[in-house]
Amino acid sequence: MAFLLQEGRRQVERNAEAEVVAVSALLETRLSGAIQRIQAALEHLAVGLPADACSHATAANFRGSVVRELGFHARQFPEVDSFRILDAQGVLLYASKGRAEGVDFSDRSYFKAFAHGAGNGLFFSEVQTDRLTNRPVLNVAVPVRDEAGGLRALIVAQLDLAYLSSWFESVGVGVNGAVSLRRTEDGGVVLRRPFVSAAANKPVLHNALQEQIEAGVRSGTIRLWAAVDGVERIYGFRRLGDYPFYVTAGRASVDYLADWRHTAWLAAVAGLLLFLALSLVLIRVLRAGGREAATAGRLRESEARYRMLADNSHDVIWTIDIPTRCYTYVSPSVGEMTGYTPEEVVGQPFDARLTPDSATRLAREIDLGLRRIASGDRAGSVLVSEFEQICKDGTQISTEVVSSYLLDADGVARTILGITRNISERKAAERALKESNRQLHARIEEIGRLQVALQELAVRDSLTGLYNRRYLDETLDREVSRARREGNPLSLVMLDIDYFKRVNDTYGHQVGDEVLRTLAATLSADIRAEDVACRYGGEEFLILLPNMPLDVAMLRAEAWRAAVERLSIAHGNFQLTFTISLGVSAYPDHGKTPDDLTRCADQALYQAKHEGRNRVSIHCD
Ligand SMILES: Nc1nc2c(ncn2[C@@H]2O[C@H](COP(=O)(O)OP(=O)(O)OP(=O)(O)O)[C@@H](O)[C@H]2O)c(=O)[nH]1
Repeated sequence: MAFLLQEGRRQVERNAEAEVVAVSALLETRLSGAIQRIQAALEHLAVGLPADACSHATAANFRGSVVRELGFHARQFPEVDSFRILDAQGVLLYASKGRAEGVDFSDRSYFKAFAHGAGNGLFFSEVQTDRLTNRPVLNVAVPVRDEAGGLRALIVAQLDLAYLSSWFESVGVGVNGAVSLRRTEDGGVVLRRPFVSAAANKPVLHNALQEQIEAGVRSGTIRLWAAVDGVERIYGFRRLGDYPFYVTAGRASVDYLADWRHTAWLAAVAGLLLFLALSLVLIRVLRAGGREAATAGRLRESEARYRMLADNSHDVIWTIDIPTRCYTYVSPSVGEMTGYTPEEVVGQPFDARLTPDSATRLAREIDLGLRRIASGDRAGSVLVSEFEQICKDGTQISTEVVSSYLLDADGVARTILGITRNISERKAAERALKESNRQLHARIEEIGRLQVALQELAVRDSLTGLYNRRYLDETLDREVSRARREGNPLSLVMLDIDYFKRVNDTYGHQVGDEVLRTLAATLSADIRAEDVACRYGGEEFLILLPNMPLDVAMLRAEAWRAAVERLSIAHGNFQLTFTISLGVSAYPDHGKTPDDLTRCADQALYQAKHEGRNRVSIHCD
C-alpha cells in the first residue's frame, strides 16, 4: 500500500512538472514574440525619423506625421501603453497618446543609459510608475544617433504591465500557483501573479533557480520554497530568447498533491474500517459467548475504543442492519453534517435522507454487493461511492461513503458498516477546476494559433508584408555560408526610391506608404520562391538572390527598374509615377562575407544615385 501511494505521488509530481513546463513555454513564446515585434517597430521608427524632427524648434512641422505614425504602431500593440520620442536632452517631443510635450524624462534610467553612450541596442528599464499616467510600465528604448554618434533622439515603447498581467491571469497554475517575469541579471521581479507589493525590481538572493539562470541554463524545472510567500512549488522556467528576462510558472505542492492526499485519506479510512469491523466482530463473538468477568472486561474495553473512535470522528460512522435496511447506529457528528440528531436517524430506513437518484443507486449497490458476497466474491465487500444527501434545513450536500459488509460466522452479510464524509467543498473545487481546465485548454488552442501568426509577424514588415531586416540578416548569414560550402554564386540587390521625400512632402505620408506597398507588391510579383525580398529601412529594400551569378542579377535588377518606371498610382486627378535606383553585388566577386556584400551593394546604390538615379550599378573598389 505504501509503495502504491509513493508511486502515485511520483506520478502526480511528474504531471505537475509537465504542466509548469508547458505554461512557462507558452508565456515565453507570447512574451518574446511581443518584444521582438516591439523592437522591430522601434527600429523602424528610428530609421524613418527625419533629423529635423528631433529638434523642438522644428518639431511642429513634423508633429502631424510623426504622431500619426506613433499612433499607428500603438494600435498594433495592445501591450504597449504608448510610444514616445524624447529629444537629446530627454524632453518629450512626441507621444502616441496625450499631449505632454516638454515633460522632462532626463532622470530616467533609459535616458541616462543612452545619454552616457550605451551603444545602439535595445534598453529595458526597471519597472517604473509612469510620470504622466501613473501606470506601472517597463520602458523599452532605442536611440537615434547622428553621424558622429551623438544622441539625436530616443524612441521609447512603454510596456503596459497591467495588460501583460492579464496574460498571467489566463494561465492555469492552481490556487496557490505563481507565475513571474524576472530579469536574468538579478532575478528582479517585473511581473508576478499573485501580485506581491514591494516585490517589483527586488533582486533575489541565494535562490537556486536564479543561480541556474546565471550559470546560463536556458530552461528547466526546479522545486523550491518561494522566499516571497514561503510556498513550496515546482517551477518551470525559461529564458526569453536573447532578451534579459526569464519566465517562471510554479504549481504549489499543496495544490497538485490534494488529490493524492485524498487517496491517502481513503487508504487510512479503509484501515480504520478494518479496525472497526474487527472490533464489532470481537464484540459480537464475546457477547454471543456470554463469558465470564475477564471476558466482559475485554468486551467493555473494545467497545469503549470503538465508541471513542466513532464519537470523536468528524466523519459520520454508521451501521445498517441488512434485513431491515434501517440504521442501527449513527455517530454524533451526523448533527454537524446534516442537522439531524443520532436519535432522529437510528431506526430510519437507509434511504430516508438521500435524494431519489442517490437512493436508487444505493439500493442497487447494496443488492449487487449482497449478490457478490453470496457468490463468494469477498473483494466486493468494501465499496466507495458518492451520494447526495438532504440535510434537516433542506440543503443538499455531496458525500463520499466508504462501506463494508460484515459477515457472520456462516459468511452471511448482516450489517453494513460505513463512514460518510462531507465532500461538498471538494466537489465545488473540482467543478471549478474542471471549468478552469476547460478554459485553459481553449486558451492553449488559441495561443497555439496566435503563436503561428506571431512567428510570421515577427519576421514580416507590417507596412509592406515583405520580410524585415532581422530576418534578412539571419538568412544572409545562412545563404553566404551555403554558397561558400557548395561553391555556388549568390547576389544582392539593394534598391531605394528616388526623391521619395518629395512624394511625402507633396502628397503626404499616406500616399508615401501607398507607394511603398505598390513597390513591394511589384517586387514580390517577380521573384523566385527561393529569393528573399526584404524592407531594409524606410524606403530602402534588399533582395537576396541565392544561386544567381552577377550577370543574371544585373538583368533581374534592370527588369525591376523598368517595371517600376512603368507603374502609375492614381491620386485624385493625378497619376503618380516614381523610379528606383539599384545597386548589385555578388558572391564571390564583391566579397565573401555578409557585411562585405551588403556594403558593396550599398556603395553601388550610392553610385547609381550619384550618376543620376533610375539606373542599376555595380561598384568596383
Ligand atoms: N511614407 C513613408 N515615408 C517614409 C517611411 N520611411 C521613411 N520614409 C521617408 O523616406 C524619405 C527618405 O528621404 P531621403 O533619405 O531624403 O531620400 P530621398 O528623398 O528618397 O532621396 P534620394 O534617396 O536621394 O533619391 C523621408 O522623407 C522619410 O520620412 C515610411 O514608412 N512611410
